[in-house]
Amino acid sequence: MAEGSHKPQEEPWRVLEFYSGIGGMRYSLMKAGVNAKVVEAFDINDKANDVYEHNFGHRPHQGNIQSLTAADLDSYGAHAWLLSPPCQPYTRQGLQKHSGDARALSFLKILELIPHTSQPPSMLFVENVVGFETSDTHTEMIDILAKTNFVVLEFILSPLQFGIPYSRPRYFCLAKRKPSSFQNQLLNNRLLWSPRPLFGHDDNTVAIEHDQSQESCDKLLQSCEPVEKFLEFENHSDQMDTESGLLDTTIVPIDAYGALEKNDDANGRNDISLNQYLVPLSLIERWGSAMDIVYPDSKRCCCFTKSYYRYVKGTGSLLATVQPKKKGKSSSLKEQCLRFFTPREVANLHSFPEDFHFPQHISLRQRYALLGNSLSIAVVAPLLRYLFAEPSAQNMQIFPSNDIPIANFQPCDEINLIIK
Ligand SMILES: C[S@@+](CC[C@H](N)C(=O)[O-])C[C@H]1O[C@@H](n2cnc3c(N)ncnc32)[C@H](O)[C@@H]1O
Repeated sequence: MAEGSHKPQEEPWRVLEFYSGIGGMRYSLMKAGVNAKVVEAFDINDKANDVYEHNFGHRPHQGNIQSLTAADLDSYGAHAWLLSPPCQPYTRQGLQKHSGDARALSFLKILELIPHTSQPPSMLFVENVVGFETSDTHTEMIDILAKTNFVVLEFILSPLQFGIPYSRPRYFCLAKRKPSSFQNQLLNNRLLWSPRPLFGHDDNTVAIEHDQSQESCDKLLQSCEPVEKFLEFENHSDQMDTESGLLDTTIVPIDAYGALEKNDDANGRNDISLNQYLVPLSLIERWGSAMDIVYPDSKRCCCFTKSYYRYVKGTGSLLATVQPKKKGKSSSLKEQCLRFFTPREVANLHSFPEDFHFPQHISLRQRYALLGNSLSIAVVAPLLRYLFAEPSAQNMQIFPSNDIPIANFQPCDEINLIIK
């Protein structure tokens, strides 16, 4: 296998973004402050590509990643490949056919091209669901990476460990091709449940097992911001029409996260109705017992999946807009006036920047589906920063970012727990 392309120090890293979706990886790279340039993105979904183009001014290469050749990949002269392949082959809801699932094929195919490229990447980053790490696709991936001279470092992390009140545990693989290496080589080939090394805690004491005790869980949640910091609208409990259970009103957007996009205002007015986000009473009657309900002062909400808004069971939390005296299901759910989180609020919990927008023609359901497929920038950015850092720190330039200060965030020290 060829040596791959070297880059002069001052040049940006050239990056390929596979399965680019709405650009979560690219935003994470920007947030990480790495001197990098996405030279091409690839996705088969035209709606995802519309959103990507709307925000980055570049339309990803639209087509099946499986049809790319080693020569195609060589033509980009890329140093790093970022990949977030489809997760259905490995989810509990899926049939768990792993590499037997057609959706896993393109991922293995692209990895199998590495030894056939004349300029193989020096770094690789893979994101997937928890469960991937025990799949046969994972076994094949590790096998290919070992044969092509990569050292790997794996993590399972959730935004909760970064102060975000959002439970979305995900699997991550960082890989560097020798002679490149990670800052702490003692962590090579380990799977970690703690973000400690990302914040300079290279003390080799990071736990491999995850701590599921109630005490750790409580400590972790206490370190998170309340859900209300991520909301687009203030609660107006006095405005509920108790007869219908609907908020028959217009709601004022919260300044911090800006107004809804214009197309959400169906009447072209500046006032925006929240009614489209209210959970119908019929659904509450039928599925109330299975719903995950949170309050503005909650320190946690459940993972939003691509089926959020289409189904209420197991697809993400619902927000109580009227806080009862006694929280929870012992109080009438109908009177708590439940609503869905808006797409902007889901984007906030995914730590997307304020200037991320959907083009007008993307429907509400499509927005939720695209966001549900995306990733947590609060988690991926520090992982990418760690991946691109050389032990000598010579090849990395840090640019200050002006929103959530990842570098300053102190993770909960002993806490390496993942809440489902
Ligand atoms: C888990 S999502 C990744 C989302 C992305 N990281 C983001 O931030 O939105 C997987 C993406 O891969 C795309 N995809 C799945 N199979 C593909 C294939 N064979 N070729 C190209 N794109 C594919 C899907 O359209 C979807 O956008």
